[in-house]
Amino acid sequence: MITLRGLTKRYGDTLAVDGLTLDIKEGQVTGFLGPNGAGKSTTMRMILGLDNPTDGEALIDGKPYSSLRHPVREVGALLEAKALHPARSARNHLLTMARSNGIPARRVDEVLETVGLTKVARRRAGSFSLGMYQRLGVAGALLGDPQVLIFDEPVNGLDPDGVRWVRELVRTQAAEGRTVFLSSHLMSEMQLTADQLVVIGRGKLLADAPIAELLASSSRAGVRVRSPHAEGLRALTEQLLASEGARVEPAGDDEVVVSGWTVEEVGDLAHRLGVRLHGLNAVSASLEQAYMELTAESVEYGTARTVFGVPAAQRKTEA
Ligand SMILES: Nc1ncnc2c1ncn2[C@@H]1O[C@H](COP(=O)(O)OP(=O)(O)OP(=O)(O)O)[C@@H](O)[C@H]1O
Repeated sequence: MITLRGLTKRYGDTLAVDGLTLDIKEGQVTGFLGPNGAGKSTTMRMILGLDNPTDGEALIDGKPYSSLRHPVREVGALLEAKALHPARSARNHLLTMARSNGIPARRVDEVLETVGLTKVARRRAGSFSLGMYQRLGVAGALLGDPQVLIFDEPVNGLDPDGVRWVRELVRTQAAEGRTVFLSSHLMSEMQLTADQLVVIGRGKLLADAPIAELLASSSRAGVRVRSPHAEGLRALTEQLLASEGARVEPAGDDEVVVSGWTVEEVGDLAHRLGVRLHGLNAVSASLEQAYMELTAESVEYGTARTVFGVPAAQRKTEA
């Protein structure tokens, strides 16, 4: 498990990470999302002891990274895939890592096999494509068979096969009981890969919730209403807009999408107003829609209106 308690990082005037408190649990894949510059890499770097927090702490199984006895055997990380010696072969790179961490050489061949690099293991890493670098980075993370895995944009530069391979790999690792924490900008991929989502914006926690809950909350908020009766649809729209919590978006000549009300509530209102309907159904949001909503609110209004799983104490308003 990874534990963040009031984790904060300030670079001069920039508050890169602002009081993050959360647990990233074992046995599941936790996706880490946020707009560019939200503080994801900085958070990961602090967990890995590559940056010191200005305040708060990041713990791996209860200990700061700096006090882990065998870091590579406790936490595996993929941050900058290209951060290795270009003249060295993939195998030698992993062998060097293995030797300095007391890991047997046969484990190197095992992880090369796992990531599909056995055939090119003796080639200079400098000649590798970005996708091969990513695989080598993943091999390095797996080398010590750690319980905690941290991947920053692991599918960057991978072709669709590679993307699916990462998905299956991280799902297997989580199913074996490991803690997997990964960031990605590919929403559709995150929707397929993650169990839990942590979303940050401007360094602050916006959501920490199971992906299913996040999607269900969004889909409950969307009801598509179709009516052949323009006057009636207009009356329904006006009534909804005058009501608490409803938002209405036009979706064509004879259709609107209502957020904030359930199908039953909208259906009952239409019935009371005598509006003939040809369609009334819940629209499920994609992760992309849910994410855009969540982060747009943090950017536009300074504070998230819909906050999933974030304790009230953390819901600070931005200055
Ligand atoms: N070494 C540094 N010195 C100064 N500012 C920094 C440093 N590292 C990060 N920042 C700033 O901290 C903020 C968070 O950056 P970070 O790279 O953690 O975001 P991110 O969510 O990983 O972004 P991206 O999705 O673009 O990778 C940004 O405003 C960034 O400019």
